[in-house]
Amino acid sequence: MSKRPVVLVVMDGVGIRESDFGNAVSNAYKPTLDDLWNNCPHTEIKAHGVAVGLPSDGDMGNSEVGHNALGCGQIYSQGAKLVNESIESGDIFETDTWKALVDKCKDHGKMHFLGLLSDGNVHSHINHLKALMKRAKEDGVKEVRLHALLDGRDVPETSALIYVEDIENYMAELNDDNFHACIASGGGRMKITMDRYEANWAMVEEGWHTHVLGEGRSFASAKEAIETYRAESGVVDQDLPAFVIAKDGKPVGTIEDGDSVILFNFRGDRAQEISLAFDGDESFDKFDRVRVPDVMYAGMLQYDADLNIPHHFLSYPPKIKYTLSEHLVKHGIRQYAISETQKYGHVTYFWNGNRSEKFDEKLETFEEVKSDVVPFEQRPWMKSAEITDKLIEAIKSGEYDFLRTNYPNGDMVGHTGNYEATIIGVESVDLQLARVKEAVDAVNGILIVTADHGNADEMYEKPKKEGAPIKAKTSHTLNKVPFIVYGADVKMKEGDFGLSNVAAVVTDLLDLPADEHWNESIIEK
Ligand SMILES: O=C(O)[C@H](O)COP(=O)(O)O
Ligand SMILES: [Mn+2]
Ligand SMILES: [Mn+2]
Repeated sequence: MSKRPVVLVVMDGVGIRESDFGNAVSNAYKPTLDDLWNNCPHTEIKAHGVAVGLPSDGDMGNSEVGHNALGCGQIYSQGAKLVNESIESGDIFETDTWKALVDKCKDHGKMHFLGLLSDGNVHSHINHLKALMKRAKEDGVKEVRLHALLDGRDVPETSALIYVEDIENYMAELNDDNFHACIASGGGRMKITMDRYEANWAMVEEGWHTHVLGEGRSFASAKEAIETYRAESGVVDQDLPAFVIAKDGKPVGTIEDGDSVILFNFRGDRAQEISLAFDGDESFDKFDRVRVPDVMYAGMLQYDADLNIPHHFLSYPPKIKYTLSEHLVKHGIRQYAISETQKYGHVTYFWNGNRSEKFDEKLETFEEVKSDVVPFEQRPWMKSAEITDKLIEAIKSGEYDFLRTNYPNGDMVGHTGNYEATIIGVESVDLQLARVKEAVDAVNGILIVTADHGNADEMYEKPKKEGAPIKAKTSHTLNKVPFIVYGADVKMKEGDFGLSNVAAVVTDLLDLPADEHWNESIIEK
């Protein structure tokens, strides 16, 4: 076995784009990354579309599918695609879960749909919601309520009204004497309900008060709420405050005993906490739920199979097998994974095929640096220095053969749409890369630098017509990402590679055989 430790750095959201216009990667001062790129074996690899198991090449990459591909060396059909297929074939409606959801609420209750209202296809898709609503009506459900989380993060930053109008028109077409669907509550996805990795449970608590208890500022319509908040605060969709729709002073859709609730998001990270709140018994202690209705709750997907979250779900996630971590464990490789809260689950849960548990307690160490709860454009360096302190300690300890980390800055700051701050985010990562490189040198190790998808590389939306005002772009990109190997005399193969070709590079560099199920390595030694 190799005595040389391998360190893999994921620069979240740092893609490669030729144009410098609004490119917070090319315009950042990043001497270390430039030096690595110019002087080490490198290539560009695919991080979006079918190369990561998404329905089409029009789908941008994201952290879930990107880390899944990196961590398992294969391409699996992902949630977005599996749910499409199961709706198209009708299989989803043949499940016991769907039947139980309908039975629970059909006669005296309501069916509630909670989730991200957009066509971003990262956490959800509005077409899935429409299909479920339509079928609910066909199966005899009479009352439907939508709790709409506003996006602006996987889609243009002020596009909420497009989706609200679309779904309201759709519901109006369905509504008749025996069926009634309408929006009951909502709010910006970064304000309520969709927290991840326990960074800020208060968001979920506010979501509970909004959707379940119907408490909060009320409006006559979602449109009125959105327009009022925009005029008052100027914030973009993802940050819009919570709203409750009320008629004659009464919320139109609190969640009550005898109702059914479907979380129509298919991606797990931001779906777990609210699922725990619905599924949890009396021992649930993350916040005071005040009232816990007797509902049938189900997720669009099973979000964590190990932890059984949620208890009921409509589709199975891809069964990701033969992961790099499991393979390395079999070979006795000691592994270390670190990031800050916002991306901690990316290098553990997503990396290991949406599994939170370790394969081997002794061989694997997971470390989390607590993220600040602040708007990240105010602290674009985030916890990059603290992550690096710990990573360097781990590298130098000699206790690990394979170490991995994720620096969130290019992505988390990129999502704010703030170009200047994102440049600082990318520069912060570069500063830390220099420190990691030095530590790798000190132990005669090997460094791999890559990314999971683009974001910071494109900070402005393409103007619709010439001379139109420039708008911030908050979402990911379709661009390729860098792949660099430092400290090893290797050659990059010619070919069309993607994130699923990286696992085999890691085993190559550790002088281990690759798993036979993986896609081929990018390097020749
Ligand atoms: O959840 C988010 O923050 C965005 O929808 C996607 O970003 P990520 O895939 O980089 O986490
Ligand atoms: Mn990411
Ligand atoms: Mn992102």
